[in-house]
Amino acid sequence: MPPGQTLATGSVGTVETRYVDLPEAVRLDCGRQLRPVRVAYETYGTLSPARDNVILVCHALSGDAHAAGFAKAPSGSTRDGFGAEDRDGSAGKGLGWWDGMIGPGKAFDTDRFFVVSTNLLGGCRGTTGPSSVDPATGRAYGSDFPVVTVADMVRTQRAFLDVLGIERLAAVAGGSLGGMQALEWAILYPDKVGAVVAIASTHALHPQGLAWNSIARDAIMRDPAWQGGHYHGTGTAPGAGMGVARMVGHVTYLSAPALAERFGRRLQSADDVRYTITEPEFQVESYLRHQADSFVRRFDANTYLYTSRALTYFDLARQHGEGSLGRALEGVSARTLLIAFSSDWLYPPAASREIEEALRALGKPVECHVIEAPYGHDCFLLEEARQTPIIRRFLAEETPS
Ligand SMILES: CC(=O)SCCNC(=O)CCNC(=O)[C@H](O)C(C)(C)COP(=O)(O)OP(=O)(O)OC[C@H]1O[C@@H](n2cnc3c(N)ncnc32)[C@H](O)[C@@H]1OP(=O)(O)O
Ligand SMILES: N[C@@H](CCO)C(=O)O
Repeated sequence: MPPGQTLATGSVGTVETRYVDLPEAVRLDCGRQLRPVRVAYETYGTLSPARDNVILVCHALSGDAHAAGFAKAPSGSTRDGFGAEDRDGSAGKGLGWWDGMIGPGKAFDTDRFFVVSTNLLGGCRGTTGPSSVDPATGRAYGSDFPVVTVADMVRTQRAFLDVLGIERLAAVAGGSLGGMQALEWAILYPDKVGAVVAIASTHALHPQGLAWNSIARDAIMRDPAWQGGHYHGTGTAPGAGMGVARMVGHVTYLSAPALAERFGRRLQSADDVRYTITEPEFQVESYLRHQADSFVRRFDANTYLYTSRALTYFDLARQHGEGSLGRALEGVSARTLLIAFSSDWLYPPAASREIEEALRALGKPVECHVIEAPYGHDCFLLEEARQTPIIRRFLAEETPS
């Protein structure tokens, strides 16, 4: 734990990311198979003797397996090492990205549940992804990595849980892309999931969301340092494009009122305007550059491309329902909890309501809560106190032995 920090009440304490190598190839939607596949994971709490108290937590675009507690820095860890960085990537703080939600007495209560968190397929934090070595060439896959889908991520999680000897999940939960994975679980493995908690998520990203993701990916691919996706080992990486991608992405995770309240039109310098086109003149510009710089230090550009592509392909109606969301959800047997935030225009409450209505029309158990909060999409990371009672009450119905 870093000097000067103490464990918060309800913390899972110091944790370490571990790794599992899957025994078999993962079959992908694109028709290719991936082997070998390594999965990075962390666990919190205690597995019940009946192995029936497992909650799988799935992360969003830029998360990793380190969801809770303080990371135990592996000796000799590098920037690309795993678990040594905190929720925003600043080495040394080491707090998991959903620490406010996972722990004793928290939303995902580790006094009751055994919480498992994995880095998703295609990731850059320990699970096999485009920066992993391609056994066919001995070099990083780069853009030769197969295009993966949310369903591929879920199949990988299923295979990983088989290795751990976990057959059924009491619940699967996540925000944003993590919520997509949770919903996909309920469809792919209906008899293996007791409950779904999908927060700030959707059944299919709307066209404006597709557009912003497209701009972000283009920013990376148009950076000459991207080199067609084969920049690993060249000593350079598309940091400029990644920075722009993150700035674009980060604005979509916020709301106009949140930006107005936090930064207004305030200048970064205490003095008057400096008549510059290159320097961040406004506080909001400086903030975005800071977010870009932190992100470039902690994340792989190709993982951004593949993950963004996966979340844009995600469309439950197209994948499973021949265009009908209701048909796609017909086989779901899990109880479903949907949480959305009033200011989230990227994953708007309307999308959660559509899922709710489709499940309700099918007679499936579902509840949907829209929390009035101003911070936009990232509310699922910030509004822990308001999500906690809803989730705890919902999960109280799961009765592991
Ligand atoms: C989702 C998953 O599954 S995991 C991934 C989750 N993590 C991320 O997305 C990381 C990046 N995102 C963020 O930081 C998100 O805003 C949140 C929601 C996670 C955190 O929000 P907050 O705690 O409100 O952080 P905030 O957005 O205010 O950013 C604070 C940072 O901006 C910096 N900052 C604030 N104002 C300025 C400014 N005018 N100029 C420069 N930097 C600034 C702060 O110094 C701070 O820096 P630090 O993080 O290096 O300490
Ligand atoms: N801030 C989150 C939002 C994506 O949904 C992330 O970077 O993963």
